[in-house]
Amino acid sequence: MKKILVTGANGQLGRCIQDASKNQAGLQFVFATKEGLDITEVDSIKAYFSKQGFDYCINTAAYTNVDQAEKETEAAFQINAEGAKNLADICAENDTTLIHISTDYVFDGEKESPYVETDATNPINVYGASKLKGEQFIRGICKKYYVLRTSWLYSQYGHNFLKTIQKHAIAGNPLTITTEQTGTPTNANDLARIILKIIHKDPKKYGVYHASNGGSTTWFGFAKEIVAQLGLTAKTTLAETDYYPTFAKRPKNSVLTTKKVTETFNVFVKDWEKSLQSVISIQETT
Ligand SMILES: NC(=O)C1=CN([C@@H]2O[C@H](COP(=O)(O)OP(=O)(O)OC[C@H]3O[C@@H](n4cnc5c(N)ncnc54)[C@H](OP(=O)(O)O)[C@@H]3O)[C@@H](O)[C@H]2O)C=CC1
Ligand SMILES: Cc1cn([C@H]2C[C@H](O)[C@@H](COP(=O)(O)OP(=O)(O)O[C@H]3O[C@@H](C)C(=O)[C@@H](O)[C@H]3O)O2)c(=O)[nH]c1=O
Repeated sequence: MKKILVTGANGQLGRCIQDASKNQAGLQFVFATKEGLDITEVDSIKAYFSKQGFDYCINTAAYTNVDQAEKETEAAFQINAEGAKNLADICAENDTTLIHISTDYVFDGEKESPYVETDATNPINVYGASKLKGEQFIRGICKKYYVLRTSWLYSQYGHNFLKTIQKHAIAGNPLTITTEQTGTPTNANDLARIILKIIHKDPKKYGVYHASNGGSTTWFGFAKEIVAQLGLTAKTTLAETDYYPTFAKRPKNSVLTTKKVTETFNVFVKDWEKSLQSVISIQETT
């Protein structure tokens, strides 16, 4: 039986992992919310590890408000960098494999083709810089780690771009969406399944992996597809813009190549449009 600790369990990805964890023979999960386990508090993490050992720790806990991070730099680094370091220290001490989630925003977006794992990082906003620092701590401290960089996560849970667009479209509000960035929307349920597959198979090929859905689009393209798949095209107007002002800069291109993750763990990544359909069909009703 493999024992797994999941941090940030009430977040979007945490909740998708909870769903995916049902009926997983050979895996035993402990789900820790921020209230029970604060990754910035070493004692809080130690309290979990002192009660039982874990084979894996999946860290989904993070500071994820990209614009707010520009003003709350310290909080973003405290959680995304120091929090990751705290977990890395304890995982290394306990021989626990750390599976940590990182982001496409570690790149500056200037590359004109999809990013591979070995491309140079150069974050252009505070959130990206804080996530990169977290990655660096883990790589420096742990021998047994998987850093999974993903992009543009959405799901039936939490706050995300799908929910924002859906809310406005249902209300009949006109939408203006940027074409300035290109990336890959990723269904957090798919990422949860990839993580569990990694644990089941674990070939011990530790390192950094890119794990997103397939294909690419702009935020405008994503919004258009959301509205179309929800059948709300007649309810709202959708205009594209090449400038949508935000506090934080975002990378122009942050498409990730998934060849390494698919080949190493024998996982299949669906194209983003197909995956969007599956989330829309299981939308939260509350
Ligand atoms: N969302 C996205 O588009 C993308 C996310 N990622 C990465 O994927 C991972 C999961 O993201 P997602 O699920 O969407 O994020 P969420 O913001 O939905 O979830 C993060 C969770 O972490 C919790 N948390 C915050 N601070 C702490 C802390 N100090 N200790 C423990 N828990 C804490 C949050 O609680 P509370 O809400 O109460 O603060 C929340 O429940 C993160 O690492 C993120 O950086 C990567 C690419 C895209
Ligand atoms: C709401 C809205 C946003 N936008 C733009 C702003 C921005 O450029 C882009 C995306 O906006 P959001 O703020 O929803 O997304 P953002 O917070 O940038 O999403 C990012 O989150 C972090 C956590 C990640 O790790 C990234 O992979 C990525 O998913 O869309 C519009 O053009 N029109 C709109 O009505």
